[in-house]
Amino acid sequence: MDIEVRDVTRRFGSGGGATDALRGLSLEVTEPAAVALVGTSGSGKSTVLNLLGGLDRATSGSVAVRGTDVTTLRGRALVEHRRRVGFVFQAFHLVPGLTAVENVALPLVPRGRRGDTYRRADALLERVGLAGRRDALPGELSGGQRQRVAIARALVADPVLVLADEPTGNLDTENARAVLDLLLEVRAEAGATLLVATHDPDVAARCDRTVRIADGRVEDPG
Ligand SMILES: Nc1ncnc2c1ncn2[C@@H]1O[C@H](COP(=O)(O)OP(=O)(O)OP(=O)(O)O)[C@@H](O)[C@H]1O
Repeated sequence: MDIEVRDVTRRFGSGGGATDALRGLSLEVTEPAAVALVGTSGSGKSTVLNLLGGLDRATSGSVAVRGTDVTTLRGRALVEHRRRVGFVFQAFHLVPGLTAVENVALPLVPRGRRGDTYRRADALLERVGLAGRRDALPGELSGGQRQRVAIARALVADPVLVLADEPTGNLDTENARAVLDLLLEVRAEAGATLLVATHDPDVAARCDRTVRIADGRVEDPG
């Protein structure tokens, strides 16, 4: 089982001001696939991604990635889990003072030899068509190029899971299509599961499966 989310709730705040972002959400992905999470703004898509990536903790329920219950992880084990997950965000989230290759290598920095790390980062940059821009800073790249760097960074540490939150939201139609093509291709090559939160019906249509979230739960397809 790649992903098994069971009856998860996530409450932000407390008392009268509390918001229940997730209200008993369950989701299974049995084998590596590209899965679109769709639903209106505020339905809970980003919250699901954050829980799976170990960036946030469920209030109740269980969140398992390849058999590991993320909700019980603490300290070093949680850091290790985050390292097995690649993230791609709408706003790219590259480090502005680092070059493209340095940004891609970032998830590998705490381990491995420097030479190996950069060889791997360069190979990924080549894969996303940016070998020639390895020494460019994010500010010198277009939006589509920045998202390609972010995709390379998300894949550099051989993740089992790639989480993408509106990855094409800041791109024009042509760049959005090219970036999505690339994301789907590299996820298939890596044999990782991709979960992509999106408002774009074209993005959802290109995934293997669509999960619709409404009011913090998976909406019954029936
Ligand atoms: N840190 C937080 N503190 C308080 N409320 C939060 C927090 N994060 C999310 N929420 C609330 O939880 C609900 C779900 O938010 P979430 O960001 O998961 O929705 P979403 O489906 O990703 O929305 P969008 O499509 O606009 O990105 C919303 O009502 C939101 O306001």
